[in-house]
Amino acid sequence: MSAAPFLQARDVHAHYGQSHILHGISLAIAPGEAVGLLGRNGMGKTTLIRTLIGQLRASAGQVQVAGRDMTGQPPEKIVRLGIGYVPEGRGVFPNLSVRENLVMAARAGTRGQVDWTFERVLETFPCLAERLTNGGGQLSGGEQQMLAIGRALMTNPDLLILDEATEGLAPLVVAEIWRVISLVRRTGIASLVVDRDFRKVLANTDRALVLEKGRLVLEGASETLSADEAALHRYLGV
Ligand SMILES: Nc1ncnc2c1ncn2[C@@H]1O[C@H](COP(=O)(O)OP(=O)(O)OP(=O)(O)O)[C@@H](O)[C@H]1O
Repeated sequence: MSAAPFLQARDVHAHYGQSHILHGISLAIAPGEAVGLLGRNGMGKTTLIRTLIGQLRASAGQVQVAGRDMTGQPPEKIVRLGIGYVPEGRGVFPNLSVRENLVMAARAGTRGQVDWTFERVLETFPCLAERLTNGGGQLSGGEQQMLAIGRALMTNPDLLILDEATEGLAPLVVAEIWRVISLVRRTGIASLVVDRDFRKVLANTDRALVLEKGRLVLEGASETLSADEAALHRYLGV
């Protein structure tokens, strides 16, 4: 990897109470790199993301963002360094309108970039433009997901983290979300993508990491992994 990583984890461990969930994870995401995070249910993908952004305190190890040691820092400080996070189960304000949800998220990126404006988000998600005055809670599941991604883009992130962004959505909406993931990738924003549809993840990322029981068991170019039927079968059960 040539560029200094935007995000780096070194030997990260995490616990929920007495349960030891992450067992020494090391990873790096370069600026602009699209990375897939794969693994069967319960293997620790969400826990890893929560630990990277400080929602869960690492019990050991180090997390660096934009060259700074952010281990033990609160999530709001970590995401301010340029991370747009779309959690599993979305994360929109149900009592605020679509417009308010988007506008309140707006800020320039860490390098002063304002590539993602309100107008551009509406161009990207035309369905939101038709619902500006609706409350976030009145939207369909797919629209809420688009709003959540739109909110993350309004922060002009250097890294976009999507945890199960397509879960439970109708096929047309799922296709729409993958279209946006692919578009965001082409704009040079780095991404960390978790999704059940590992074929789509591999098709839309440069590199993928596979978690098993809180350990990284496989890592490689997404293209190479997608042809490795034996590994896919072993780690993803397909
Ligand atoms: N809040 C919590 N308290 C206790 N244990 C938890 C908590 N959240 C998750 N776990 C446990 O931690 C392990 C990893 O869960 P995690 O949600 O990170 O997995 P995942 O790979 O994201 O899977 P999924 O796709 O099912 O969300 C699982 O055994 C899960 O039961």
